[in-house]
Amino acid sequence: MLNIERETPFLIDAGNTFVKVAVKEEGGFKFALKIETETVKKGNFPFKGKVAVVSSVVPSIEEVIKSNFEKVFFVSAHLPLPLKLDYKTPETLGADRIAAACGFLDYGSNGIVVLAGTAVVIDVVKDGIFQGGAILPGTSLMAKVLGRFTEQLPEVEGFLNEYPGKSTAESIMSGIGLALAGAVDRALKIADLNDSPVVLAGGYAEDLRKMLGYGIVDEFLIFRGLWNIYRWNKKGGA
Ligand SMILES: Nc1ncnc2c1ncn2[C@@H]1O[C@H](COP(=O)(O)OP(=O)(O)OP(=O)(O)O)[C@@H](O)[C@H]1O
Ligand SMILES: CC(C)(CO)[C@@H](O)C(=O)NCCC(=O)O
Repeated sequence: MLNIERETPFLIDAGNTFVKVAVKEEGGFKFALKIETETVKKGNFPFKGKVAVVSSVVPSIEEVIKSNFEKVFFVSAHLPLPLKLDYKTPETLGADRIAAACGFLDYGSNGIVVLAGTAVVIDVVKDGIFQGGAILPGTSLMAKVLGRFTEQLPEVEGFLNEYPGKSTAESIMSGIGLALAGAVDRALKIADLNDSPVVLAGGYAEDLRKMLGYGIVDEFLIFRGLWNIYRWNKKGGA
């Protein structure tokens, strides 16, 4: 159980590319810091505070974060959570997926959560229960792999909502776009959640939403979840 009644915590989303810090204020959430994960790996984390609630998918930087706060609570399947996890290996489930699903509860009990980051995650919440989902390479991972493991393909940046691509670069960017948007469309269909909210977060959530033509972008989704988890524990899992 979190024992953090005394102070409002800092909320930290430690991802594979960026570490982001936010705080909850009366008007909503506010970003306090965004720093490259590689920088934190070298021991630099220019932020100190009393209490932090952390979603980390980068175990190698957890000690650095820990050393900057008096108390740090890492989200995992072992914490009391406002939603149940229907996952065969909860101990290996990404803390960002847990936090995002807990944030999704502000939108309802059924729907799809998309995290568009280093890796892309497309998760399902049904009847307020985390059901699992899909993990795909993100835009730059797809581009890197194609560029590095072929002789003729360049390493592109970004993705395109266009098909067919009319050049090599366009064809790759089109492929990445089709892969991501197509995966979300298909996940929605298979999960039979066509009328439920699709909430997107992560570095290119807005571009992906434009491509899909539907969905809600919530750049604070993971922080919303961290806050919901904090409150849940503060009041004893009620
Ligand atoms: N507009 C964009 N178009 C395409 N790719 C992008 C865009 N913005 C960021 N990216 C890619 O997204 C990734 C970073 O995603 P994000 O900003 O969500 O970081 P993160 O929080 O560290 O992600 P994660 O938590 O998944 O590790 C990088 O691989 C970057 O190249
Ligand atoms: C899939 C990522 C990389 C997305 O950030 C993260 O959630 C993670 O490291 N997950 C661990 C594997 C799992 O969630 O089952």
